[in-house]
Amino acid sequence: MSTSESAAIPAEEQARLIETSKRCAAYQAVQDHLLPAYTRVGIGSGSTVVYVVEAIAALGADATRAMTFYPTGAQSEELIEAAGLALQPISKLAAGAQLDVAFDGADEVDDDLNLIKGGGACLWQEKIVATSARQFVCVADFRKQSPRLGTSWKKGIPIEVLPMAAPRVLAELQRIGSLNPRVRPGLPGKAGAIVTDNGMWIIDAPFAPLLLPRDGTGGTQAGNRDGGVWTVDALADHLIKIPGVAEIGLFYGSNGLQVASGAQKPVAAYFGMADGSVEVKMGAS
Ligand SMILES: O=C(CO)[C@H](O)[C@H](O)COP(=O)(O)O
Repeated sequence: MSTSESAAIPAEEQARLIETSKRCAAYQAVQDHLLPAYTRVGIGSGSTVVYVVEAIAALGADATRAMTFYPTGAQSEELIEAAGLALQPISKLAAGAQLDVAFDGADEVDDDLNLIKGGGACLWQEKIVATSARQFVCVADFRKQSPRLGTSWKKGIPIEVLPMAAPRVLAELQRIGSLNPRVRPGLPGKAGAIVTDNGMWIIDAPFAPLLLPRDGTGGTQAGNRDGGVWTVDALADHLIKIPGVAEIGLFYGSNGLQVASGAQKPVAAYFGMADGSVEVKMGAS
């Protein structure tokens, strides 16, 4: 469904379609990627992951008894516990051990399965859990599909920062071409900035839609200071090195099936569509 088509649908019906599409994507992803033999499962954050946990719980206690679930923050901790599943912090995963699979949502997914994450301010733990998994699977609704990051998600790339460094990080973001980066405010009724599960702040840094490394720049900066545009990889590599930045909400890197920990991109992205179908996009191997 195009943006103009979806704009013609009454808001209530649109909200219902979006919820249905999230649920369909989540159930399909769980059916395809949660094998009965798995014992260690990462659970991400956000409203789509609610349906992932629902789908897992629906398998029944016999199917999940031997499984342990690793959260990406306070919200997913609560989800896991409320579903009666076994909870374990990622700090208890033995050194060198891997999760069998991790499921998480995204704010935007580009054609190469690079992601923007962190709309819910959980990006740091989300990246730790995703990169601890042999397979990271993304679940999302149709609004998240996009050719280039920054096309539909206009709020900016979420960046988790040490509060004392925020002014300097903001200045550097402006220098490298971010369009009005801002510290994310707290929820209504709470004065000051939002504070993450790790005691940090979030800066949202909008950039012009990012190029894919394969767009011909070889993964280098395409001259943003002269009005050019960043590639995903070049921007991510720059952002993560700014002093005071704890983690960035770009999940990026080389393509390929993840057979070892460390890859940030999903092996597959499941998109629930407005017509009730699910589109699956596989990472290139
Ligand atoms: O990155 C995230 C939280 O930090 C979420 O996965 C992302 O914001 C998507 O959330 P939702 O499923 O509610 O659209």
